[in-house]
Amino acid sequence: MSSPSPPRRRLVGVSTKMYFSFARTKTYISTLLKLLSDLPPETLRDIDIFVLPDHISLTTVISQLHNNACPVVPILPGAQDAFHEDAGAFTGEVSPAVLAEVGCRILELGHAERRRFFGETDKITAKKAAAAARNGIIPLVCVGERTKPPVVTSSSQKEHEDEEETLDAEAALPEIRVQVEAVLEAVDDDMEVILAYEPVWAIGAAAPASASYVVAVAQAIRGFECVRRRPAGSTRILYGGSAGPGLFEKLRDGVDGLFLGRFAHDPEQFVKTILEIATA
Ligand SMILES: O=C[C@H](O)COP(=O)(O)O
Repeated sequence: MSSPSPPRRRLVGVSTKMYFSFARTKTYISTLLKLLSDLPPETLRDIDIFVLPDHISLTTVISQLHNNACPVVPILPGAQDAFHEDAGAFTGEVSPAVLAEVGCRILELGHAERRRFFGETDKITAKKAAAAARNGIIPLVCVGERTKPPVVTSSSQKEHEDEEETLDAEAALPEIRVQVEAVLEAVDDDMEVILAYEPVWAIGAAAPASASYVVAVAQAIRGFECVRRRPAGSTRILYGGSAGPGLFEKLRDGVDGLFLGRFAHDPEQFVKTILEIATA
């Protein structure tokens, strides 16, 4: 009889995208550290927290985290993008090797905004994920369908009908499967990968995608052969797209945590969300 898989650690983080000034990022991090250090020490024992500031602010954020007087709050610093080569004549690009050198632990890749504004493809994203992994940085790869799927009323999802609309998860899976397979082919199975499921139509929206839909898609991603063959605990799945306080409890059957944007801009709201995930 095989022993049960160890539980995956919960995970929650924020990308500040390009919203904050340098000064605001510094204030944000010090406020966050203060709020977290006021919590009972055991509260954050079983959760990983990450922050992804802009590239210019990253080393300052890393110093703030290292100099934090309260070591009870280990926050992983990360970057929002990097190039797929480590060094060379690539003017203006950011080296994943340099990111690793300064203490970057997580590298976000393939965000919908990178795909949309900078033409990044699955192939480019996969090469960047491989570059992160070979430099010892955890790739956090954003995947998600561009178009909102049609509303359905399948019997398996009927219990949610009175709460929120039920979307056809099956319709989104082919697009997501291609994105996930491209990345996991490029990264060794024994390297940790974080998949952030972010339906593109739910990013920057007023509200997240419906909970039953997110859980169905996340469970389907976990069932992909390229995910199942990886060692237990090495592939965590987050939900992102207008995520904030009050959401994780509804998604906990599908995801390991949340990836926040705007609704973490207020550090108190971010800490509220962290606590919900840590204690759910
Ligand atoms: O990186 C975070 C996601 O794109 C979500 O952003 P949002 O919560 O502002 O929609």
